Amino acid sequence: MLMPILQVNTEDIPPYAIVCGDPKRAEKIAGKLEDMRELAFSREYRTFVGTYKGVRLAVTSHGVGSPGAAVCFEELIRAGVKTLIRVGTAGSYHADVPAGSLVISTAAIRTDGLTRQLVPDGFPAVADSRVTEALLQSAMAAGEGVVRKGMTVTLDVFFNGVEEVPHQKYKAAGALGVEMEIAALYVVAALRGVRAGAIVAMDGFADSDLAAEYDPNTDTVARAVEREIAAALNAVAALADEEN
Ligand SMILES: O=P(O)(O)O[C@H]1O[C@H](CO)[C@@H](O)[C@H]1O
Ligand SMILES: O=c1cc[nH]c(=O)[nH]1
Repeated sequence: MLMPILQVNTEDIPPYAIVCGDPKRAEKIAGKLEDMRELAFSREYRTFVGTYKGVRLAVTSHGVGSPGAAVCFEELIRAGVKTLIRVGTAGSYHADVPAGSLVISTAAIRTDGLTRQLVPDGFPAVADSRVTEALLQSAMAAGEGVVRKGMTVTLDVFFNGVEEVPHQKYKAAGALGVEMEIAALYVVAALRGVRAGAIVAMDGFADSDLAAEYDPNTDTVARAVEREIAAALNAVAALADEEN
């Protein structure tokens, strides 16, 4: 069956998928796979399949923001994906988690609009514990650099308007940083009965003025993205190994 938005066929989609915002990052991840082929590039959704350490997986970009990303997660799940791992970037709240650090998101604070239209207030957005553990183990083995696990915030806003985003409150409540899709991933995965996890590379500090300061295109961030890609691929291999 053809998925109408991703434009991929169900029979081509394996049970594991790595998802990321940027179509170019999807291409970079796919470049690490054997027997790789591109299935479709439809809107912001670019999908590849291939093999890593003997495990078939899909890699799909989901674009920026929860509503569009949820379309991607839903169609991948409808096509047969049972484990999804997001490989993203995020802004940090903590000086000891600077740009270049990796964070594995155990849960997302839901400030987005999308999940409010899917589930009631109070419904948690949590990662699968086994996927989180596999990501943590593989991230620590993926080279030098800070690796942390903890809560992240999912926002809809990137550049500020006139309303203040309460970053200080999220930080005080224990969040490590902020990005824009993990809550959608965890809620959609819970609703559809599949497992999900997420790893993000910190690309700066979130509570500064992003318009003036934000630069995700540094060597430090690029190296962290390489480490998180390795971590996610090895987590997929470890999770598949457990199932055999
Ligand atoms: O690097 P990605 O995966 O796109 O993730 C982060 O980067 C984008 C903002 O620049 C948002 O999608 C945010 O969640
Ligand atoms: O949403 C995001 C992603 C990366 N960095 C940020 O500060 N925010």
